[in-house]
Amino acid sequence: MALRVPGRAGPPQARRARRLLFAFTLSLSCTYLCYSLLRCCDGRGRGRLLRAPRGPRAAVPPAPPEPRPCAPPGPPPRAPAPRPAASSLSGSPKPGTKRLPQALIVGVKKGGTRAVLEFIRVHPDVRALGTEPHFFDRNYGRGLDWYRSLMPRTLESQITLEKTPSYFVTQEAPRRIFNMSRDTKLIVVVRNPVTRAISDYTQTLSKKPDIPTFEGLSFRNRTLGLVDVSWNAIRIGLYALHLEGWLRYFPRAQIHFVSGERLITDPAGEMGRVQDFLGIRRFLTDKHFYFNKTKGFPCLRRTEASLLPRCLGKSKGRAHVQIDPEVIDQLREFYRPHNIKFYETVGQDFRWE
Ligand SMILES: Nc1ncnc2c1ncn2[C@@H]1O[C@H](COP(=O)(O)OS(=O)(=O)O)[C@@H](OP(=O)(O)O)[C@H]1O
Repeated sequence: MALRVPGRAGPPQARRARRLLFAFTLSLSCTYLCYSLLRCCDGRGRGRLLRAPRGPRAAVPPAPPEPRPCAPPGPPPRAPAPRPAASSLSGSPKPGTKRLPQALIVGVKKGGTRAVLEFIRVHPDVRALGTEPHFFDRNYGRGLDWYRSLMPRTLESQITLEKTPSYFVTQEAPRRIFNMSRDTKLIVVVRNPVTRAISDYTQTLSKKPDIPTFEGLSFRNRTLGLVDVSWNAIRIGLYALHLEGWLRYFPRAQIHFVSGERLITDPAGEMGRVQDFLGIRRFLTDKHFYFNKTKGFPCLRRTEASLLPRCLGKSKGRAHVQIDPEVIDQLREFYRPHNIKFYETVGQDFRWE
């Protein structure tokens, strides 16, 4: 026996009439909904849909007034999310964000800092500023926002890096860098201080040919063996002294020392240690380097398969001014105790004697 559910069924005419009424109500609701939507998105939205894009160079017409918001009354909308990146000329957003550097090559002048920067920036996880911003010595007054604005855009996984070799001998630099971030990783490329001084002098001489001789500038009294430590070319080489200032702010493990000498004889080995220090995979290998016998320095293959290795410019690896060997010996003697102290502090023998 079949049971009838009250109200759910009836004579066939009544059921048809109910279906018709339902269909009519439904179509009426849809029509109203479409009408509301069209009104709501009138103006800019409709214009954008109808007008075909004219390409990147087309002049953009002034935007018509904003349409009335469609949202029902309620709590105010949340602030828009920060813009991911500025738009490029083509209108597509550039990937990444400008960030303050997480790592810095802080010195030393003429140590081989350009080589380290150019080598490490081949790594896909590193983006580096090509020029020296001199923020922590000359431009500190411009503020961190200015400094950040100079940086290349990086993805979350990439490290931002810059190099300014004068930071290592700038008294305020350790404190200023610490105040930016106590986690900043510091790289110092060091080189035999006597060769470094001659390299420094050679560079100055190429710009100012009238300066006194290297010997004349190095000593206050050569016969007495009194070295002039107020001359910058000599002073920069007192590595142990400058390092003291850095160790007041940063633990030893947060400073990595690159041997300027090994950087020339074994660039892949030195760069391997730099990559380990930065906590990035060993992407740069010996396949990235080609020793150019004419230049006397390793040159870089941007990709392992690249047939055209690129050498650094003419100002890197230039012939040094001839210096009296006796002067060189005197300077070696002068630096010896300083070097030994430096080796002890760093826990590494750079074999400059
Ligand atoms: N691969 C390669 N090619 C060329 N030059 C190399 C390389 N690796 C290290 N070097 C040494 O780098 C020295 C210049 O050091 P910096 O780049 O620190 O100089 S600077 O402070 O930025 O002016 C530069 O010093 P000089 O030889 O006195 O010119 C080089 O000895």
